[in-house]
Amino acid sequence: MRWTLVIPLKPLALAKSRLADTAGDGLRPGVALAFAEDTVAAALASPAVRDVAVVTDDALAGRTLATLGARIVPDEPGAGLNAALAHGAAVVRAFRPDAPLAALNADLPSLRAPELARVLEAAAQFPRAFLPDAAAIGTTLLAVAPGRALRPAFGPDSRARHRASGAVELRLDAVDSVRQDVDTGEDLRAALALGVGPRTAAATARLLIPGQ
Ligand SMILES: Nc1nc2c(ncn2[C@@H]2O[C@H](COP(=O)(O)OP(=O)(O)OP(=O)(O)O)[C@@H](O)[C@H]2O)c(=O)[nH]1
Ligand SMILES: C=C(OP(=O)(O)O)C(=O)O
Repeated sequence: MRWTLVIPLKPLALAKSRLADTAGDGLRPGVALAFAEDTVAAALASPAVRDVAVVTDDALAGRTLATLGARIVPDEPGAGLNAALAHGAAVVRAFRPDAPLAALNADLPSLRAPELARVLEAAAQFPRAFLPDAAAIGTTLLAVAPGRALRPAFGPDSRARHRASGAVELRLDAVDSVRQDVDTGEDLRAALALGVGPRTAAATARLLIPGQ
């Protein structure tokens, strides 16, 4: 079973605002793009992934991620993360009606293709399933079988919302790279400890990371 992923990405100038203490305004857009590039590259390297659609209105990110092989979907609703995901899912379903579909955050710079494949393999056992983030409060991946509605409920405390909505929570060992989203400097330290992709390594090389 090969999956189509929908990856949402805010305009880079607005992205990763909680990293402001670690990466100033001049550097943060480049760091957010590096996270997205490493996320998309690792996703496309996974044998479980057929294709990736990135929902973004950011022109530079769109060009850069298209070069890596992602399909770019404009964020037509312009109404926040869940609206962007629902729109991306509808666009994907129009060209791949029979594909299993998963939403994945763009801020997973440690993502490893084999770990993503294991998560998707586990998700394939259920009509709708999600993976909690490393903090066990949010969500990094929400997956649905062909024909099922995504019903994304990302945002603060999304783990509880996805659970309450009936999605199955995936409890897997050794998939840290799929769970480690980066919102804060502390998250970035944790991601660097796991190992990050080459674009994130370069973009963060000169930052002062808490605890490093
Ligand atoms: N297309 C799109 N993507 C979004 C939107 N809001 C958030 N995202 C993306 O959704 C994912 C999860 O969002 P967050 O982890 O909160 O990332 P963020 O919004 O850049 O971070 P903060 O500015 O610190 O809140 C990231 O990949 C974001 O780029 C939106 O309105 N549209
Ligand atoms: C988007 C999410 O949260 P965060 O902004 O904490 O990454 C989420 O976990 O659903």
